[in-house]
Amino acid sequence: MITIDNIKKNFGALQVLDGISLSLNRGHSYALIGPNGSGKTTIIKSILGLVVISSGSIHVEGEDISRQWAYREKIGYMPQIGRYPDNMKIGQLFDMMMNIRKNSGTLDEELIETFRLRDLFDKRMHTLSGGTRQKVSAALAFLFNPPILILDEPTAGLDPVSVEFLKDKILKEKNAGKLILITSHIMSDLDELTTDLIYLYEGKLLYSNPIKQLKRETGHDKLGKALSSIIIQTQND
Ligand SMILES: Nc1ncnc2c1ncn2[C@@H]1O[C@H](COP(=O)(O)OP(=O)(O)OP(=O)(O)O)[C@@H](O)[C@H]1O
Repeated sequence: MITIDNIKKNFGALQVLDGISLSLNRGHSYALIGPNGSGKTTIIKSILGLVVISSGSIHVEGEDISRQWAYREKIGYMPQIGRYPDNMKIGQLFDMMMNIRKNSGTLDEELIETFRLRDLFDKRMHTLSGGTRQKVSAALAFLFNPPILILDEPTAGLDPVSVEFLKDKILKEKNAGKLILITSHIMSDLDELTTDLIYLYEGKLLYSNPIKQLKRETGHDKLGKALSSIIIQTQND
């Protein structure tokens, strides 16, 4: 459903992505992991067309995304830090998004309800706490029921109860057959939410396999332990 073929990206002299190829499919949820600066957000932004790749290609549902925009309706994106017009009220933001996306079929307002965002519709974006801003970003990502969800550090900054709500929602959508790509540094969250691991290191793909296979190969039952074991092994190769 998303095919990434040998993509490279450099910012000036800095090679940030160095020949990444991946095939991402529906019904799977992928943990995109790697040290700070390894290129995770750059891959996500390349899929979204927010970063223009230097070479290679990306296809979403068979369509080459270069110079295309319509495909983005198929993707719900929750950014690491959501940036919204400061003076806009939460309610106005949702209205605006619904107006822009008039013909997008059934809305999924479950997170608006679970996070009780309707009670906050009159609050202006610049007055929101970091966690509330995250809830708005999450609710927007799921709102148009997209077949693909890309979530950049989705649980960061959320209170423990909201984290559980969001994790339940992610699992529900995965089980409904959606394609989910998640970056996070919280291994226990990824262990619960994801089926496949993509490990990046300095812009290169070091490991990409089902998590079950990783656990079998390493003999560890926890993702964090299994991952460190594979990293040590790869560094020794
Ligand atoms: N617009 C830009 N201009 C120049 N360099 C950039 C730009 N965007 C990202 N970089 C650099 O690209 C590298 C990869 O950044 P990226 O944000 O993709 O990493 P990441 O794996 O998501 O990191 P983190 O875990 O810290 O979020 C970093 O060295 C970063 O400084």
